[in-house]
Amino acid sequence: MKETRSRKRKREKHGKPQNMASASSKITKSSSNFLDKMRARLSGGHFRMINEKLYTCTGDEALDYFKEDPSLFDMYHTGYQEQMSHWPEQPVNIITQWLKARSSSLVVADFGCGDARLAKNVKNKVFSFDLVSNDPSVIACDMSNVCVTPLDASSIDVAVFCLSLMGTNFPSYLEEAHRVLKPSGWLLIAEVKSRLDPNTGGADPKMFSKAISDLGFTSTLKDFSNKMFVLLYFQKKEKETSTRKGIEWPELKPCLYKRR
Ligand SMILES: C[S@@+](CC[C@H](N)C(=O)[O-])C[C@H]1O[C@@H](n2cnc3c(N)ncnc32)[C@H](O)[C@@H]1O
Repeated sequence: MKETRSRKRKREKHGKPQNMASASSKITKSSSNFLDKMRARLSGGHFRMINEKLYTCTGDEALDYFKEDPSLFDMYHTGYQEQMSHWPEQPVNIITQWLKARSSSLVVADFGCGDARLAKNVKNKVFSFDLVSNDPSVIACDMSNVCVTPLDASSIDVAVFCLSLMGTNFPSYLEEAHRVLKPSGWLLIAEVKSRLDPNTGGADPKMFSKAISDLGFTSTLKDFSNKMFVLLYFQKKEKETSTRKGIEWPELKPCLYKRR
């Protein structure tokens, strides 16, 4: 119901609120807004802390970290999805499209699968690996540990690393991919652009690509067109050429997210 002018004047003269119910509902709303903001800030802070930890430790340290408190994994992924919602395009969708354009008989290993979105969106057989398994389809392991990743040598057609080369020992993840891939099998890497952009303190993408080639791959695609991530695709060489020892891997800097 609309308030008449004279009533409004009277109310204002006596300094009374329009009605107590709506005033208290405004207070409740603004305090719950405040609490929501505080919660979001807190969980954003937790996300950034866990994210930094994952980029500055080895895979087995990260595994222990989540084993001690598996709830940190959900906290990380809630924050990660929030960050991703600001990206115009998600690399996992591009990789999904790549797979959909090929035979669904290709067997895939998704290293650092997160919520296993890739497996959920293609018909292929996908082995999904991550440090914690919140889904029966996800195998919990440190993907650098060849004894734990339950895949035979030369058994996989496509190995995917979508923003998952996080640990300081990331070369060992790629070595594991090399082991499990069939000759001519595909290695698909999506990585945060700033990590491979020398203009922003990132690694030289040529050096990164060269190290992967030295491991026993041929580069087939380098796509720097997206603002947020780069795509680097390779195929495993038919013949074993790598000695692994002399490979010069560049350092990949952590991708630290800013407070929004
Ligand atoms: C940035 S998220 C990306 C998730 C997913 N690939 C996507 O594109 O949505 C990276 C994932 O890699 C996982 N990860 C990092 N290091 C790992 C390791 N050593 N072994 C297994 N998973 C790892 C993290 O737990 C995290 O879920």
